[in-house]
Amino acid sequence: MSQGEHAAHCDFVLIGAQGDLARRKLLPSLYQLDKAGLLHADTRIIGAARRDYDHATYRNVVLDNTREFMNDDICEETWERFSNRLFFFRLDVDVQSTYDEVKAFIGESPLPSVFYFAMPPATYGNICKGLHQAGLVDGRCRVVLEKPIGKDLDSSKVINDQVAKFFDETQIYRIDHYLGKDTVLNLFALRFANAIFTNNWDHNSIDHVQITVAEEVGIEGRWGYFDTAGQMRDMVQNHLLQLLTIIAMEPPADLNADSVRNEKLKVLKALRPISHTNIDARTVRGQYTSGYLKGQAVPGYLDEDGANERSETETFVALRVDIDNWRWAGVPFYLRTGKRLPSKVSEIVIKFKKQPHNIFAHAYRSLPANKLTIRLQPNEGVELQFLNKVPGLDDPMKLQQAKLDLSFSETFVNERIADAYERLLYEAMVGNQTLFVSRPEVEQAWKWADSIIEAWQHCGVRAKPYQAGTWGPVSSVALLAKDDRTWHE
Ligand SMILES: NC(=O)C1=CN([C@@H]2O[C@H](COP(=O)(O)OP(=O)(O)OC[C@H]3O[C@@H](n4cnc5c(N)ncnc54)[C@H](OP(=O)(O)O)[C@@H]3O)[C@@H](O)[C@H]2O)C=CC1
Ligand SMILES: O=C1O[C@H](COP(=O)(O)O)[C@@H](O)[C@H](O)[C@H]1O
Repeated sequence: MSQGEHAAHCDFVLIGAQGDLARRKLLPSLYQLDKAGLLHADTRIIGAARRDYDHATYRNVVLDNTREFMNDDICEETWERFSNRLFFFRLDVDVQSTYDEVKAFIGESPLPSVFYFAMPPATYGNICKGLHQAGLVDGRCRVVLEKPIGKDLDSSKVINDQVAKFFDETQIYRIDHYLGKDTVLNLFALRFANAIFTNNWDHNSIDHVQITVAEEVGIEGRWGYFDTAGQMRDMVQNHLLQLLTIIAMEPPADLNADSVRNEKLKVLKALRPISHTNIDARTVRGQYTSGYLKGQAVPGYLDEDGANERSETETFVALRVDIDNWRWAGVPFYLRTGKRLPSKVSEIVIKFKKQPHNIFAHAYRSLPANKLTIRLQPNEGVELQFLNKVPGLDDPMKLQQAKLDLSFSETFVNERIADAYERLLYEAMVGNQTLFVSRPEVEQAWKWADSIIEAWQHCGVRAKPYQAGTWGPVSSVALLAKDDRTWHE
């Protein structure tokens, strides 16, 4: 594969090079970028962690990782090229002398450095200071920060301030990996490249919106982290709110980072607060108990490895969210996300309004409304449900629900759906911030989420049990039923 003008040209320093994220996602994604010809010949990948590997050992370790975590055979030619880019340095983020070795290697490189912090956010401040003291920070370099940035507004400000001491906001790339999913990027295309949707995307046409991010997995050995977070901080504050902003934002003037992020921020600012006055009517919290997934018995949250049997952390959240602006007046957004639900499925359902008058009333008491289902994962695609006349002479106006179903795998047969991290690593390497979350967005999202968490505590709202393998507590059904609506199944 030739390396064209779009190939990323930088020194990429992966701090936390042997962590779970680096091994499962980042290194296989870098390999795929190389395979796609998107890494410049001079681009180097420098792993840093608390190990005593030499470069050759690291290359072998990465080869094993890539084999294990990539759904693709290793291409010899790509591997040859990719492995020659790989270097390794022992780095303890708390020991200054270890940064100096990275500096000695990078030297006065003509390329910008991109530092990816695949590390616990509590270490970010020290890393920035260490990089600065080693002389590794200049106006061209960038830092990529993993989520979660803090556990509430105050702690996120502390972390953001620590990073801002050494880096300008234009150098900071905050990851929300949902923004790198092809199907999430397609939301921009769907909304802003198609007049049929652009012109019917508001309270005049839309009855309500549902956003579901259901996971089959449980805690997967991450109980220590997850129990301090819960599904609200782990998924809603970031991924679900980001999806909501893209669905609800005004058309940006262009695709530049400022234009897109400012429009998303306006949506976050317009979210109606949920507080102790409306917490019961607007939210559902759940925690899974033991159950069955695909016929296999699975333990409850409190029986997972490392669990504290008294934990009240939620593993399921459902919300009714209102956006107080002109476009969305009276249009609720229902959000739900949970672990140990029956299947892994992320989708957005746009339920349109019913027809104002029914000319088929002689045969149909009411006409079902149109429904647009955007399947983010799996079985990626877009489906529009509508009413059609059944062909034939029997009945002059026999109607039937039909659908236009665009399956991406069937339509774009020769295209591979890239992992979200491939897209985001590439964008960080070429210096485009559009798909990264700005500081004001992170803080506004925390402000809104904090108010819910605080109200749960203030009002003693406990997580309701739900059996693993079901769609969450029954009160999640009631959340919509009281508005005379149902979840799309
Ligand atoms: N794993 C995932 O799927 C996801 C992770 N994230 C985020 O990514 C980040 C990394 O997560 P994950 O990979 O799971 O975490 P891990 O705990 O698996 O890895 C973290 C890495 O940090 C290193 N580390 C910790 N302290 C130090 C130190 N003082 N000096 C040098 N290295 C240190 C560890 O190095 P060592 O090997 O030497 O101990 C380890 O390699 C976190 O912010 C997490 O929230 C976000 C979304 C998903
Ligand atoms: O950030 C996170 O996301 C994953 C879900 O990501 P997906 O791409 O598989 O949908 C979630 O399992 C994890 O708890 C959370 O930290």
